Amino acid sequence: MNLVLEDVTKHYGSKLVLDRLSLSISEGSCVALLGPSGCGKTTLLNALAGLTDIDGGKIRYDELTWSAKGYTMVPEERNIGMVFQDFALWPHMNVFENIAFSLRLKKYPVKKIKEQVAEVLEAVQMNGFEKRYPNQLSGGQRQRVAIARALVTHPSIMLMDEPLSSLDAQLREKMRWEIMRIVRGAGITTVYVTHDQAEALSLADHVVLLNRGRIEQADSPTRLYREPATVFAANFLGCSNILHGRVIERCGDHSLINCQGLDIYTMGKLLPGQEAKVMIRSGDIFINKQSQGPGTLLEAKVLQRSFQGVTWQYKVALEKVPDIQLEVWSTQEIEVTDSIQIWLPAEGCRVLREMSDDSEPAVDYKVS
Ligand SMILES: Nc1ncnc2c1ncn2[C@@H]1O[C@H](COP(=O)(O)OP(=O)(O)OP(=O)(O)O)[C@@H](O)[C@H]1O
Repeated sequence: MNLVLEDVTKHYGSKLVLDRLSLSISEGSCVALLGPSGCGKTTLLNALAGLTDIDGGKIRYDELTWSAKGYTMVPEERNIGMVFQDFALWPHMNVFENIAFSLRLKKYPVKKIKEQVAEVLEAVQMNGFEKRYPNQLSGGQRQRVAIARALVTHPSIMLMDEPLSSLDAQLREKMRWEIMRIVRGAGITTVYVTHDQAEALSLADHVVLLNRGRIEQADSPTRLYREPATVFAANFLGCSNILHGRVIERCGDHSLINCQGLDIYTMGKLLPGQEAKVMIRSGDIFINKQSQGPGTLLEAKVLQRSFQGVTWQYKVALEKVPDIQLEVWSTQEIEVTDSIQIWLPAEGCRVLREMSDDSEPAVDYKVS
């Protein structure tokens, strides 16, 4: 059973918030909706939940239409579980009652309610907390209860809106593992909204990067990180080294590009004369040694450095082009002002494309 979006469009007044989004999410996959503030993540999640109408296109669950222009199936009929940023637990109900609430509404027999609550409390490792009230729980525990409450009706789809954003950094990381374990263990299709790239990359099988209501790129976390397709994707995923150039020649699977007077080997088969934006990922650059395969050796001077614990980040000056940043293991300590050689393997240099404002969103993404 796939969750399918076909040209989903939504306006608030005259503002276009979701712009012809097409996406197919396979059963059991965990998809992160990632993007900057205001790009439409929550609007899309709410449209999937039936909390927001759409004014164009269609959302369907397999062959069953959930939303279309003029029609919105109510959330209760969609068999979804939702987890919000603020947990939204009922303060006057204890853990058991919070979780049991939706089952009571559905008039489940008492025995069945007890069984299902026990099952989800086990899944989130909160057995023994049944009688506690939300104000007697830590943030992480409250979030587990919220997840248990969403799981208890055995939903087909779990929708999560920034569920970790109100937790501190340490707990967020711990809960990331927890959520992964729980949703993967339950095998539920999950759509997870976040603006935190680390969270999206670590949790999801597929990341859908949104930009101004459009899908900029939908890919596996590794591909999105290693091979961002556009300038926006590269920037959003933290790559600060982007050079402009023109293709000189194609050499098999690689191309030689002149970037402001500097010749750089990149991945990709490009046409000579073509303009190109080249992304060089900071973690792919070598200092004073070369990797196998094609690449570019350059003289550089260290301008600044920043210790990150596991790594050192260096800002280096090159001839002709703007300064670039690189990141190496913290064992490679180099003084500021040292002259070094840097090696840019073609593997780490990728050509990006711009997404133009008026282009058709041509790609119908399938994530499975
Ligand atoms: N009820 C509303 N009425 C009018 N405009 C809205 C409404 N809800 C959202 N918007 C606008 O729609 C756009 C998308 O909002 P949305 O909340 O979906 O973004 P987001 O990506 O989830 O952002 P954030 O990460 O900040 O939560 C924003 O420009 C927002 O101001």
